[in-house]
Amino acid sequence: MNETESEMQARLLAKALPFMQRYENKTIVVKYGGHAMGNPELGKAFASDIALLKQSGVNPIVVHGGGPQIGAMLSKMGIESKFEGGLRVTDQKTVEIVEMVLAGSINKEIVALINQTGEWAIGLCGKDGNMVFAEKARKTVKDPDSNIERVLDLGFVGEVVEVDRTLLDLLARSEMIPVIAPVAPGRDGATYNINADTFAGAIAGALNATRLLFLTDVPGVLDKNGQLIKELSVAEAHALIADGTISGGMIPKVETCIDAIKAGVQGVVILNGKTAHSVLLEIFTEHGVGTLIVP
Ligand SMILES: Nc1ncnc2c1ncn2[C@@H]1O[C@H](COP(=O)(O)OP(=O)(O)O)[C@@H](O)[C@H]1O
Ligand SMILES: CC(=O)N[C@@H](CCC(=O)OP(=O)(O)O)C(=O)O
Repeated sequence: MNETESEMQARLLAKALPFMQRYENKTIVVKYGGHAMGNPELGKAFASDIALLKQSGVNPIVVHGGGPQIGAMLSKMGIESKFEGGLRVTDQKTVEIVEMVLAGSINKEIVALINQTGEWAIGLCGKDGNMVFAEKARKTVKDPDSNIERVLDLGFVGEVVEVDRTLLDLLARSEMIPVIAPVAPGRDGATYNINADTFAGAIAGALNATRLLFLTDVPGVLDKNGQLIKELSVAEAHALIADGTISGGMIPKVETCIDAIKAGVQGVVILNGKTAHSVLLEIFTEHGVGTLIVP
């Protein structure tokens, strides 16, 4: 007979008790990427995992992305998506749509999913409670032929420069689960679009989170043979980037993990958001399911 969702949760719970004690009152930041969304069953499983963390005395904070969903809305409006160095080139019209999609529909969709579990989620972005301030990102790229560095003008793409924990500390002591969109104001009054991975890293760093989880579309960091690497030190991660084992979108993700560790996060995990209940399986089992990056 197939196990129901509640039977599975009860079974997990029995095994999970020692881990619940380990993470009691600890902050776990979960980055929920746009590629991990879209499947209603997985969305429900994700929301119930976050709810269960809260019920277990953990302080979960969700930071979400929504790159594909922004792309779909832009294309509906006849605007082409353009990326440089993995970041969306964001003009005034685009940042308005980014804010509408991220802090609007996606944020409220995740809030509603968590609320349906019986828990209380509150949807925010960096603007709320003066939580996050950003400034214009200063990115450079090297021309592979000439090796000359070029400064990229990405428009309203931001980098986090300040996190005020007041609101998040208040929410940690409440029933509320914060769900945060990676949009933040600048001191210049502009609105900035921030890559969700780096935004999550900045929040986790400012809170000295015990864990930062990145839900992606692969089981974790894979070695040259495609096998999952269970644990990776910062030095080993640098070596895998240098020898090309880690490539593409995994490079900025692992670099964000390294920055978060340097900022005081105790452990960062890259895991598969396309596996149901991966958050619970990571947090409430002995060996976890993804790649743990440690100092
Ligand atoms: N060593 C590696 N281990 C795992 N994934 C890797 C590795 N090197 C490159 N990748 C690629 O990185 C991708 C994840 O990065 P990305 O697509 O940016 O994730 P997301 O959209 O979830 O933020 C994987 O789908 C995979 O194609
Ligand atoms: C500057 C920049 O590129 N911002 C991202 C923000 C969303 C994001 O990062 O979403 P995922 O986690 O789903 O990729 C964007 O506009 O797509």
